[in-house]
Amino acid sequence: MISLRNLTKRYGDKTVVGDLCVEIAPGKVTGFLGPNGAGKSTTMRMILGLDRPTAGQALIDGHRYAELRHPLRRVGALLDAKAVHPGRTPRSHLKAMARSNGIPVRRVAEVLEQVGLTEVADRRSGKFSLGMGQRLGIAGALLGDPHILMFDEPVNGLDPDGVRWIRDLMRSLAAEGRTVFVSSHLMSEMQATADQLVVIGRGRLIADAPVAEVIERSSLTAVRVRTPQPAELEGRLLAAGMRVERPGGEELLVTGGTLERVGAAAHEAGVQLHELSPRAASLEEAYMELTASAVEYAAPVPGADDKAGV
Ligand SMILES: Nc1ncnc2c1ncn2[C@@H]1O[C@H](COP(=O)(O)OP(=O)(O)OP(=O)(O)O)[C@@H](O)[C@H]1O
Repeated sequence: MISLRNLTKRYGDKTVVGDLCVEIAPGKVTGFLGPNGAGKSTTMRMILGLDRPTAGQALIDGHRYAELRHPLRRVGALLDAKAVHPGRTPRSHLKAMARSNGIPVRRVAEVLEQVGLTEVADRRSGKFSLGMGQRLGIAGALLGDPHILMFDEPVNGLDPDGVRWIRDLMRSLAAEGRTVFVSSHLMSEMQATADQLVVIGRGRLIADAPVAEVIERSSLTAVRVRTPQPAELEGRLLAAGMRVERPGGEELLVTGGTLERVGAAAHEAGVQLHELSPRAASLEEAYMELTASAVEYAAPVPGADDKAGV
């Protein structure tokens, strides 16, 4: 369990992380999302004792990182895959880590196997591809067999095979009852991997909810209906307080109502239906909506200027 209690970090008069209160529970993959500069890495660094909170606390099973006797056995992290000296081999790097943390050296061969680096275990890591570097970083995180794992952008630069491998790894770590906390900008990946989401913007908590709930709450989650009598049905739905869009033809997109309510309204109006189906927002759509006002480094929308004068 990771507990953030009023966690705050200020640089000068800029609040980079502000009063975060979150519990990151075991047995789940918790996705950590937020626009560039939202404070995700700073939060992770504070959990790992690499940055000092200005106020509040980040606790690992109730203790500050600095208080842990063998930290790598409690929490494993991949923050920066480039953190390995290029002259070192995966085996020598992991052995040194194991020795300085009281971890049995036999774990080195086990984690090398687990991440698929056994064959290159004795090559210098300086020539490694980005994906191999990520795998080595993950081997380091797994070395102490910790109950808590944190990954900052683990799929960055990986090919589809690597992305899938990381997804399966995170799911299996959570299934073993571990706490898995992972930041990412890839929404489709998070939708496929995470159970729970913590979303921050400008250092503040925006959402802490199951993935399904974040999607459900999106105004873009709708009911799709097709009927040969769209005008009649639209009138009935509007009267019942739902919102209706008419993309054209027989189709209606209804928000603010459930499948059951839309079906009942059609039945009461004596309207024939050709389709009644849920249209779930994607996590990307729900996320964009949630963070719309918290984007710090927004680029102008291409073409937006041209329209301004029209
Ligand atoms: N040492 C520092 N001194 C001053 N400002 C800092 C320092 N470290 C981070 N910041 C600022 O804190 C803010 C949050 O940065 P952080 O790297 O935590 O965001 P992030 O959510 O991880 O972003 P990204 O998704 O781009 O990696 C940024 O505005 C950054 O410029």
